[in-house]
Amino acid sequence: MKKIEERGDMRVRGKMTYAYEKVRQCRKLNTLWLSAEEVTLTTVLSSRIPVRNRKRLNMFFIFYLFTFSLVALLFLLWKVKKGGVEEKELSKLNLNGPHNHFLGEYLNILELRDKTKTIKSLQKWSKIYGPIFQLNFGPFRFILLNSPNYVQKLLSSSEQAHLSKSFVYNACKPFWFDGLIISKGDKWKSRRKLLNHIVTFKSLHSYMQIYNRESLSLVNKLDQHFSIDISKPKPIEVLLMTSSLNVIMEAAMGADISKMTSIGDKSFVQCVNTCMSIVVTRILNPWLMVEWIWKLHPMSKYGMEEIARGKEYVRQTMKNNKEKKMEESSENEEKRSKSLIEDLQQAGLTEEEITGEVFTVISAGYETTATTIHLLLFLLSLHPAEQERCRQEIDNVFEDQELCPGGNLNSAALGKLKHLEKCIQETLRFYPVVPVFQRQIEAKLELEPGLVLPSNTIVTIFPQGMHMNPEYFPEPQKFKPERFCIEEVKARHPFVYIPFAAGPRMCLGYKFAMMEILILTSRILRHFVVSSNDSWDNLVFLPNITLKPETPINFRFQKRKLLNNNN
Ligand code: HEM
Repeated sequence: MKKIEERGDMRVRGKMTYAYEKVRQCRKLNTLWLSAEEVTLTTVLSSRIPVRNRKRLNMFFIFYLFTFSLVALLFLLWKVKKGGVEEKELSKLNLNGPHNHFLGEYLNILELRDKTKTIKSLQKWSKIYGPIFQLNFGPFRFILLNSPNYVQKLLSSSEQAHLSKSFVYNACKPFWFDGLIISKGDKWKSRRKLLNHIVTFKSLHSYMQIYNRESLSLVNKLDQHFSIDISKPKPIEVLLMTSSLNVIMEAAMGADISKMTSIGDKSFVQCVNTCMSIVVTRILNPWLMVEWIWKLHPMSKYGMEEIARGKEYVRQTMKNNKEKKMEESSENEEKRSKSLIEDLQQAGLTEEEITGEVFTVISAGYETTATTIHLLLFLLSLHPAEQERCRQEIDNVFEDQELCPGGNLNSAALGKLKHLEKCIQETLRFYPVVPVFQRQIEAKLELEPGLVLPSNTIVTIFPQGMHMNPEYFPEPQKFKPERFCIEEVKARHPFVYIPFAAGPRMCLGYKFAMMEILILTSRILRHFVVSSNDSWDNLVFLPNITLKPETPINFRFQKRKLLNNNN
């Protein structure tokens, strides 16, 4: 018994040392990437609860056990008593699903809460249960749509009542307030219009400078990274995350991240990341969705401290922007495209609302693109012929003065990177980096005659379920960019491939992301031949809001000899 306890202690201590080490490494690179568990551990550390103080840990355990039992009991009572109209209507549909019995709620939770199994379980159930099935997650019943026809019915509906996000998104409220991803009704409509600024032709055109500058800086950093101990394969995710963050920070906040001073001992990046990790922990522990339990949890206080720090950063950036504007000549001001913050200020949003929207755009926009580049490079490492095909296309573009004047790719160049674009699309088929999204419908939705979802149903979409279905994508386990040639795309159902969602609430940053990924990846492949000895089959993904490999992927980057080394 004593041995088991000691082993348990060692595990916790090992994990804490790992978390500490990761924080240290990330700080060096001015970023932070922590899993929710690591945040929990660092939260415990920062609350100064020593590991050896077993009594204190035992108290935590008793607290959890007590609250869990209490919530479970309340839920059982509620379920027995409720059986409301909507619940009865749903039950009448007799939908299939795993552990579809009285204790099912708890068994689903056990599988979904283990983050190493969440994605695998969803994949398994999508295969077994087909176009529509139900999942019980604690007291909540989620309906999963897994067929393009049903998905189209939901996502293409422009009825306000079908556009609302589920209550699960409330976990993000302390950080995003009523930001675009969460908001609903007229507020969502007006905010969507306002944030559309990011994707107007003029704005996207002005971001080309930012993408090009950042891609050069990334290549230099990769060069340094791989010049030390050349033969050793190394992870690159922190470098990719930092670059992607620089891009979105400059576009959204007009801020140069390298010039931002740290508030306390944390950068803005660390602050956004910590908030996101806290959100995931809360979502995967449904009892933490109960407001009063959440307020008692140490992570809640920690989260509020982070958001205060985040607000201070936004305030600092607004002040800097104002000073910059005053120094700028009116001619320069006209040339410069306004940052999102300036637009939001002009529209009369409060400081809290601006912080919410900025946090929303930054957290929606940097990890998604960085992870896509990361996985794309991994897939191209495993498929050298596809990598070479991309490189030929890239070399042609970089060596054409009209497409790459002064060493910077222009918008016309992006239209020529057709094969690379297909590889990105195929990567997002394998790994839609936003693995799950949800709606909570406020009016009935007819999926087909006789199959009507009652109002208040929580509808979940897990794109990978359709993306890996051989009926829609033959040989789904094979990396085949040619699936995205025009003829095949036209022949497919328009709602079968949805990494960016679809319909009125489709990803706002779709074009922004594609342009960034094309430019950053093409510059990398121009300068390096990328390989990896890691195995595809051993990859385990964690659902950290965006998909994240559990352990870093290691790469080898071999520098190419270029005739024209300027670009
Ligand atoms: C590969 C990159 C990306 C992927 C796969 C992706 C995917 C998605 C998905 C699936 C949604 C729907 C989420 C939901 O319904 O809950 C979404 C929404 C959103 N995305 Fe992205 N995204 C990416 C990049 C970006 C970027 C770069 C930005 C910002 C510049 C961005 C901003 C947003 C916003 C603001 C929404 C909310 C839209 C609304 O509710 O009206 N995304 N994204």
